[in-house]
Amino acid sequence: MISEASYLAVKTLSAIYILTCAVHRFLPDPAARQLGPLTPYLLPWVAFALVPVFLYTGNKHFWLRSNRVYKTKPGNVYPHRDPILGVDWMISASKGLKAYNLLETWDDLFASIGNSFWHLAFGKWILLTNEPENLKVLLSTQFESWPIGGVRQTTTVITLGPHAIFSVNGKEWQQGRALIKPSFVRNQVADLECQDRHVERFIQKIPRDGSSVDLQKLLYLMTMDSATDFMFGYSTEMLLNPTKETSEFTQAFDHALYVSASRARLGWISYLIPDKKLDHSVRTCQRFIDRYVAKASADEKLKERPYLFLHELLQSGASMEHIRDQLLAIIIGGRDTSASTLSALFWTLARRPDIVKKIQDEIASLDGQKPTWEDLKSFKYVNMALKETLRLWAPVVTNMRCAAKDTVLPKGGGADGQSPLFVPKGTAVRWSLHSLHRRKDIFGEDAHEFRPERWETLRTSWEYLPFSGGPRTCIGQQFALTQMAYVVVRVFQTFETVEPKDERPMLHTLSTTTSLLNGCHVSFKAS
Ligand code: HEM
Repeated sequence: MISEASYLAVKTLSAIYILTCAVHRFLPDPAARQLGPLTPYLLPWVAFALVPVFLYTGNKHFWLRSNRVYKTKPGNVYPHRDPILGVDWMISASKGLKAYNLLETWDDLFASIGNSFWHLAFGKWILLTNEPENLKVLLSTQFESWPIGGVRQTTTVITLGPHAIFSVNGKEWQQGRALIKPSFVRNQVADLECQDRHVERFIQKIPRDGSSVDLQKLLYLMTMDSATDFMFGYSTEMLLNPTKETSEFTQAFDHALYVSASRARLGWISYLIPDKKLDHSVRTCQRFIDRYVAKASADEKLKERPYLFLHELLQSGASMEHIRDQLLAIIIGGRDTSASTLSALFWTLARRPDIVKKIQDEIASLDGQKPTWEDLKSFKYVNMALKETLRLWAPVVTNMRCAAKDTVLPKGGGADGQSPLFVPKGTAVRWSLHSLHRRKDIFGEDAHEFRPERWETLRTSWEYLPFSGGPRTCIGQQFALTQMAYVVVRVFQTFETVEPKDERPMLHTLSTTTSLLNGCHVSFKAS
């Protein structure tokens, strides 16, 4: 094993040689260039050949020194065929995205390499980790050292804008969160009037004659309507009144989110490739939001509500650009996540009448009455089914943070990955809930199965993170859980059975959040 001192010596000597050669070659005064007997040995081609030696030994020395100073061990590395740029990783990621099995590919890599490993993305090292202890450090105990950055930030800035809560850190993030938070106080979330309005419209759209419907499409419209109603006091009414303008916005928003998330997964270099369609989609979304704000702010009813996020934003004197960014963030937070979870749940229920029966038995106590907030909280099985859906198909399935300084993660070092791991400043760390939530050592041998009953006894903390954790934990969690439970209860009060109308397997599109590639084609029979 070559020692730290040897790497330091070779690095220093090659640096001295390269610098001396440069000085000798580029000094304007020929007399000053003469370095006595050394001059004949200063050969430019040797200096060029020493550049990679300097870079290699410098890197080796940096890692050996850091591991000594921070008392860490080197982590496992993806077996690259291209160990300089990691183009092989990018090709395999591209193939995974195209075949809709990227997350499964990562599951296999975690199983074969270890729960944390390094890989290259166009010359930059990225750490993939699956360790609850690391996520606790990233999201909570060392929150300040792990801001949103790198390609994760670039993605949100392109699609949602530079001021969106998902794009910012520090003071700007604190102010943004403080402005949103009062919307989610208990009495506002527990007020089911808003939910009821949109859920009933959604149920009305489901055919009663047993014909097939793509529930996912309806769910995205419903969650958009209810999130905008709840947060801004002015519903987009996409379910009731789908217009050309709203469908243009939906398509543009989905396209922008998908393209920028794919680019983030492929690496920083993909952002250098211009994409006119992406730019056009972003502009379409901006125009839609600007028109929406103009209409909403002219609505007198807005002023009657006790706390309205949009009202507060307008009152605060924020610029139009700032308001637009916050609104787009709330739309992605409130629309895509809940719609994605409910689509995966109904897809599954259509194939699991046993679970539907248990839900129906539980909600029978309502005797057809609409549930209250307290009823929803008391339905243990409905909530376990939602929890299980969020375990297997968490909509924010991958995420990342960037090290703000040289730092250490508790796990990932050494061949067994159990020792602390050094992470240099600027490094991106990414995780996949698809893999973490399927770890057999945490969730049992049946971790791949949909079994809500596991939550009767299972207690988790940093092993289960559909809503993330720490200071940036999802602010809409209670709103989402209430809404989703309300949908499930009202659907099964209205319909007796749900059946699949699509033979294809469940595949997910990986955008900023996940959605079902082929939709959720099912049919219902009324009670
Ligand atoms: C099933 C439903 C939901 C899931 C799984 C979910 C998941 C998440 C996750 C994982 C984060 C952390 C993102 C990060 O730090 O990078 C987050 C943040 C956030 N979510 Fe949700 N979310 C859901 C519903 C909602 C709803 C309904 C709203 C609002 C109407 C909402 C608003 C937000 C906001 C504003 C943040 C940013 C918090 C911050 O950065 O301080 N979410 N959500």
